[in-house]
Amino acid sequence: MSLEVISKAKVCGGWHKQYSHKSISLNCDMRFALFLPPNASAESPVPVLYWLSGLTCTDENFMQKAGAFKKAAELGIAIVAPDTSPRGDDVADDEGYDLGKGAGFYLNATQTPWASHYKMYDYIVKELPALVEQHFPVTQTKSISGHSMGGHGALTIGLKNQEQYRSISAFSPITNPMNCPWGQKAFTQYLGSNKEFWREYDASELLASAQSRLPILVDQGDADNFLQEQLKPENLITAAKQSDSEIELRMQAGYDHSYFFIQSFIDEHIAFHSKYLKA
Ligand SMILES: N[C@@H](CCC(=O)N[C@@H](CS)C(=O)NCC(=O)O)C(=O)O
Repeated sequence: MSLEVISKAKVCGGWHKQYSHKSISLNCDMRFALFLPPNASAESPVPVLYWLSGLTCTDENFMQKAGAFKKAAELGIAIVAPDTSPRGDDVADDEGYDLGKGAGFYLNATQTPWASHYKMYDYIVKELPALVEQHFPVTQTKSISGHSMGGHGALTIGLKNQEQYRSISAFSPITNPMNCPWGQKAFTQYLGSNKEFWREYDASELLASAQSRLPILVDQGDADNFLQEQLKPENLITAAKQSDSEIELRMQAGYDHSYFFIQSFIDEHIAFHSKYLKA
């Protein structure tokens, strides 16, 4: 599958580049962004951290606001940031910021009008890594992280594909979408009203029913406006206890839901993943 370069800029000795390509799983043109550290070459390919962004985001928010490149360059880790939904004029959308474009929820939709394009789960798990591994000097060793809706994506995709990733981390994740307004709205639309089909995309349900072999790090700001109603990290901790899984939740005093929070702790997340990517 071919890639078209949209932009490129040298940063921290490495390169930030944006690409577009035809996605088979999503049935539309997609964009993603890539950071390649300075040491990446065909002779010494590097491991990859996949970053999944939250509601309303594109491939750009993390790359422009998180300040992740210095640490990733130092530790020799590539970062891939996909878009958050299928895109294009013939892709179904909704007026709300929390459904449709910019709100793909990293699942495979089964319901009309979403099912023809909204297959973000397949895109992130299979198509995108295959494309990245075909075109760039990277190894197949990968970890996954994300924010809010993307934290939900990182946790669910990581937990369901434990052989594919070395470690999982999340900032302010939606931990129990079956029990919060964002998740209930999206799952009803994308998956239908039968809640049995919701469980496989709910991190707390997944973690309660099967032990995680992967290390998991979660950072959550205690001044986050969405904490009580939407994010509910305590539900993830209860689930981890049920399956005897290890998870580190760090409540960070005074931080909100924004990229200022992510920027403050992203170095620690990259160092956390580096330990396992290089083990
Ligand atoms: N109140 C926000 C909710 C969306 C939001 O907070 N999005 C977070 C992820 S859940 C984000 O990363 N926004 C983009 C940014 O800060 O760059 C809105 O209406 O746009």
